Amino acid sequence: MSALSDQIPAIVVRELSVKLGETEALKQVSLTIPRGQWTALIGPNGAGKSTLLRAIAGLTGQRSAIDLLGQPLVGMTGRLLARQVAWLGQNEQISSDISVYDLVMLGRLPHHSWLSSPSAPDHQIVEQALNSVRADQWRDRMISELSGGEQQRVLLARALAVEAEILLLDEPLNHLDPPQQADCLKLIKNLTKHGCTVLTALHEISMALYAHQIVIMDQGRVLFQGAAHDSQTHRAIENVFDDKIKIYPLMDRWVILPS
Ligand SMILES: Nc1ncnc2c1ncn2[C@@H]1O[C@H](COP(=O)(O)OP(=O)(O)OP(=O)(O)O)[C@@H](O)[C@H]1O
Repeated sequence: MSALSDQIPAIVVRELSVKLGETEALKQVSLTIPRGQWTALIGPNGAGKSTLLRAIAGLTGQRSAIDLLGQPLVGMTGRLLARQVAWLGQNEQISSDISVYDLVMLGRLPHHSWLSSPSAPDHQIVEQALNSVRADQWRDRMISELSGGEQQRVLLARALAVEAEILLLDEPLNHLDPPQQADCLKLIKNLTKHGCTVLTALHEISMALYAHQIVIMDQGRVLFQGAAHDSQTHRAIENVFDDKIKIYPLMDRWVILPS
């Protein structure tokens, strides 16, 4: 990234409203997500976190309120969008008759011309993606034969294989055991060091506090945005959860306990 492109935010959302059935899932949401950082969306169930991620991925139809990397989402071709934004959905349903390797290779689709075979670099990128989530040993297994946490790691590998500049991860720690959660956080941090912008929805507040910044949502609105290490952010988090949790400093990090 050049110094100039560095100044362009990764994501800009302007007064975005999304209605799902009778529910106003997002109400006039405005937000700027800086480039090359990890931002964690947190908030109670039903706050609108997944809907916001889906809207940014171009999946809800309300594209005119969103810019990605300085370009309006509206009018962006599907192919360009699929190269710029990689997506890991919450509780994704996967077809049972696909191998782990082939599933991760699907992440390379936006880079292929119609019906072309994967190239040597595509295979190399898939290998790297499998290695980075330690899923290479399952490469020949069918995805349906893996546990929930193992499937989650493979889906993360598919998102990594896109090599997109923006990574949208909806509850990426779902089903992962504590060491795998720690590895996932390291991976996210490492991606940002290489210029990637990562936006996650997370329920694990103690993990979310490792992000660069936090966006707090409730009832379809953004209530607060601030640095993860800032005590004001911590108070806003406690507030949105009705002060039923409390954030305490521990060494140079924080722990979250029921209050
Ligand atoms: N397909 C749908 N049809 C109607 N309403 C929906 C639909 N999907 C979500 N909603 C509603 O939209 C609101 C926002 O849902 P969303 O999934 O974005 O919340 P969330 O913050 O991701 O929640 P969670 O933490 O439980 O995953 C909720 O009130 C939800 O009930």
